[in-house]
Amino acid sequence: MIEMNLMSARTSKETLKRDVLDIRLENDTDLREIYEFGMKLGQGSFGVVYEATHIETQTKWAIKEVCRPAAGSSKVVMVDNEIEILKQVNHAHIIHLQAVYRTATMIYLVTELCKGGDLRQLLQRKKFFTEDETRNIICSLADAVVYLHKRVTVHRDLKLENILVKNSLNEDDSSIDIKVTDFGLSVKTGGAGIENIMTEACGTLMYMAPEMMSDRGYSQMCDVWSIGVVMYMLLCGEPPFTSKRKALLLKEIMNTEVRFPQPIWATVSDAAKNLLTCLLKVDPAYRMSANQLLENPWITGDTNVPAVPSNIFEMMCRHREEKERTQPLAVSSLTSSEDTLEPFPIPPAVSPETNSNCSSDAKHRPETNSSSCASSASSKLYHGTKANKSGGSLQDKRMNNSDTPKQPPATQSHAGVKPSIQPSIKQRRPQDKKDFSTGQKPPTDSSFPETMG
Ligand SMILES: Nc1ncnc2c1ncn2[C@@H]1O[C@H](COP(=O)(O)OP(=O)(O)OP(=O)(O)O)[C@@H](O)[C@H]1O
Repeated sequence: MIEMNLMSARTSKETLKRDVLDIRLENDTDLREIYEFGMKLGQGSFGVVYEATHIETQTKWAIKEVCRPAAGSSKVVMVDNEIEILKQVNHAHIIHLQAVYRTATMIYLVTELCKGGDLRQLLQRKKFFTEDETRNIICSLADAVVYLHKRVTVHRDLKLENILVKNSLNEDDSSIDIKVTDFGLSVKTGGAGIENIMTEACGTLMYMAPEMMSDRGYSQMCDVWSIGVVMYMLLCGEPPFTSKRKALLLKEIMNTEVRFPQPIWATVSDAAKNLLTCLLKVDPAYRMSANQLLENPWITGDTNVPAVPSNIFEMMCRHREEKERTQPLAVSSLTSSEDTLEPFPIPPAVSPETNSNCSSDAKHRPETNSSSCASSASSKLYHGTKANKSGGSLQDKRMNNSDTPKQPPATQSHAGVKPSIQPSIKQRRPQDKKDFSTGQKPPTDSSFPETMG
């Protein structure tokens, strides 16, 4: 008879929302008395995943079979990590862990079955996704990531292969129900502030945020970068950074502002491209947060918010920069108390792609001086490591990269997105104080120049 020992699936009530069976079995054949194993669904570096039917209830599941690693190995840490994190989460777009079974030699993770495979396979079949399909996926993904970040959990390996599709799709079905999976590299950070900074470079190179490769360390903003890469790939079928050699790819990711060279981008709305620019900001201090992504007009469908980056906020920033260039520091706008402060710190060099439009949560933003366009001083928070893992790319469907991007048509694109209506500056609602290109609120009121004069 099956010997079952309920292990410590329950820890503290604060961290654990649900009970997950964690059961020790005598041997592997005992599991076959509980589940009937079916077809192989896939294989990862950790083990094989099978479809399986729970014999008693006749419900279908996916079972990941992992050879029990030697105690203390990095693999055991990753498997335990994945199990612990999955036990703590309960979200519509995060894979549901039903049970864990352990024998002396194996660990079995029973998760909900996703019949549609993963997004990489789906993208290979479809070549690209429409804007509506992409919006649906990115909205769900952002929702899952916001949920994780609120629980101080960083996924660190978001990529097409780790986003499963719940059901097999009809060709014309735009509602793709996704489930984020593979939490082996995920980590729970210590809370707000400096404890949130991680230094271990991990993940898949093509999706890896530039700060993960630098020697400065990184925060949960690395997940937002990966969402940007996923979104880019869904819309055009190719990665945003395409260098074939690892060293060149690293350089490209760390130094290049995202571009939209393929002809297909001419059919994609400015709002989507502008959003991608905000997600793929090299400097995490200026990158949009997952929360801000959820509020972005491209996601919410708020077509009253202009999509093009030439907005009043940017104009004000440019004006401010111009003013700072042409005027000495002791300008009349400084108050008497400011006059007594130390001179302005010389900001570190700003990468050309950096602007203020996509700035993330205040805790990621450097201490600012009076200009909202001041460059980031975030590097003082960071200290870190080198990248150690690389990934592949969708190589099968290349389009002509040499074409220059065309302007999107003035009428509705094939992607189904209506062009944004751009009210005049006067028509814009000042109470929102949003960055009009992204729909985000500006960093702080004080960082806005009150007048343009
Ligand atoms: N719940 C599921 N439903 C359907 N298919 C699944 C499920 N989980 C995994 N798969 C399939 O099995 C493959 C491998 O799974 P998974 O990525 O979890 O394994 P892994 O060993 O952790 O992989 P990696 O090498 O990326 O760490 C997936 O790409 C997917 O095709």
